[in-house]
Amino acid sequence: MQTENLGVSSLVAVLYTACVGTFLYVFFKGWRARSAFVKLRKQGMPMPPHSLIFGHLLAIKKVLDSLPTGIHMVVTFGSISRKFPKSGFCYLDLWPFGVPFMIVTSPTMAIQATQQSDLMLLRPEELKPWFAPLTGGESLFDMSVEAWKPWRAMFNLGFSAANLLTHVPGLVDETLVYREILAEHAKKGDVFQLDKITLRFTMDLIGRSVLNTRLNSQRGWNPLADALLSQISWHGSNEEVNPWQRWHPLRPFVEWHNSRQMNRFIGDELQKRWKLYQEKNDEEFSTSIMDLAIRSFIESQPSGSPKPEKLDKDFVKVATNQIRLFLFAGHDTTSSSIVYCFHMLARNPTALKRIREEHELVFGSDSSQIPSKISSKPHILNNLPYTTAIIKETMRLYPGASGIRAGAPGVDLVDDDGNRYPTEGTNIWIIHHGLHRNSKYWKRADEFIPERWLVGPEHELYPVKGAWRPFEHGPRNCIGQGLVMLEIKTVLAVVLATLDISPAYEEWDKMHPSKGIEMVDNDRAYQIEKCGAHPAEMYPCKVAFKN
Ligand code: HEM
Repeated sequence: MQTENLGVSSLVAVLYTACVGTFLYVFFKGWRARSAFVKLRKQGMPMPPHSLIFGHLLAIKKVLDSLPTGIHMVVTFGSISRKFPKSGFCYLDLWPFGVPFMIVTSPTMAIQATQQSDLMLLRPEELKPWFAPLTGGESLFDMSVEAWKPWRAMFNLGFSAANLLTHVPGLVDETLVYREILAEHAKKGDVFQLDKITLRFTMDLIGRSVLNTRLNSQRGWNPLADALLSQISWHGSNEEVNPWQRWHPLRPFVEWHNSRQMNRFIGDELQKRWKLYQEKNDEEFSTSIMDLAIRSFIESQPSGSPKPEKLDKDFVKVATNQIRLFLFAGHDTTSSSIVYCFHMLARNPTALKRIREEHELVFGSDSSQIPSKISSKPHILNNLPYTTAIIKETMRLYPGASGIRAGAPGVDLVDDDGNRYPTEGTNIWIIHHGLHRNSKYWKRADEFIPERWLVGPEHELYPVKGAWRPFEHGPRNCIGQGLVMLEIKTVLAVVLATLDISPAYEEWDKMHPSKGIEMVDNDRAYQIEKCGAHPAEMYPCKVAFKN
């Protein structure tokens, strides 16, 4: 009996000590986080009103209350930062939901962080758990600088302008399937979510470039594409602040299953290509990401050593992570960029007319020849200045991603007036949405004006250097940007040749009535959280055959 009592009281003592310990730990962390901001505030650093208990959470809530539910964080944070036009950034205290942030919406500071300072290669450690379910482990996006360098150098070869042109015939094949699916909707005359079908299309596009294979996910189930899409739907960008999404009991099992499915598919493809290489010779190799990875494995073997019997297990693991990263990064933002191009053209009939005139001028009056002309002479895509201007202006207003760097001791960012701001202990989030709509650097910032990309430096609309950065700049910029431009130009030329796409939010909202705010900057297609930034409701639309 006495021993039993002793057992219970020691358990109570352990629990008590654990509770007090946890409380003290949390209190200490919170106190440290808040006092760092109190110090910054006393120094007059730019930030919204700060609360000792809530940090900046109340200031964020106030902005969120003025925006629709589900709005993307970049819109919320960008609009907070733009309230500090003099510095072009502000500090945000997000504890306990995140580390301190410097929210940058000025090109001056973005250039320093990504192109000029010691920070330019540094991505925050916090990205690792965010990317892990998508990539399966360390990849180009979040690996250490030493590990990143050789992989990036090797993949850069695959993304050279000349190599990318070799992918174009494959892109045209996939675009024709996409156009067929859109034409089926035109025949039905129904309202459907364009972004949903475009995500499967861009998955097939990136499958061609990464794996040199047809995933056919536009027309049916594909183990790799569907596992990745499911992984993304369980992931969500705001999981860090949404406990239900983060701690859902089923989530670990679904993620484990999806991961296994993706790894098995990629592993089989790697082995197939490896076998082919062994049987034939390296002329069999394409310029796909996967073949480049296998080549790098071969070249990494010590010279004179016998040909390896099989692919090394550690190599397969990292190569699989890299391929998963390319599939994710290569389809998500490309889809929303394509959809927003169609949105901008539907809202700007003059631009639509002008882009079609350019296509006629370059490809000739028989629009049925456009796909074969692009396939046979891919470099023709380099002769489309107005189409390029449409894409750039769309990406200015609706950038799909943003840039992020880790701050470091002794590294300051300097604003336009020469004031210095410490980065130590913060993550620097360069919000492209806010930067691209910052009226200090852009004339008529909220208007869609493709012509700004066609005027000379003497013109008031001529863009300020470094103010357009949807792919970021510097050594860790987006490796896929050249591919994206080729893809979107192809899509616009092929689809606009026969079809008109227009938003159908009115019909959609009648079918799915909801309460609350539904417009941002006079636009129903505002950007929402879906891993990347996607159009609200996945862009309900209608398609019609062109007259
Ligand atoms: C519209 C489409 C796209 C947008 C807006 C976009 C944007 C970005 C941005 C903003 C970054 C971060 C750069 C930085 O922090 O400095 C990035 C990185 C990256 N992107 Fe893209 N991207 C797009 C498409 C693609 C495609 C098609 C691929 C693959 C083929 C790709 C692969 C990557 C990779 C691998 C990185 C990490 C690069 C590194 O750290 O070395 N992206 N992208």
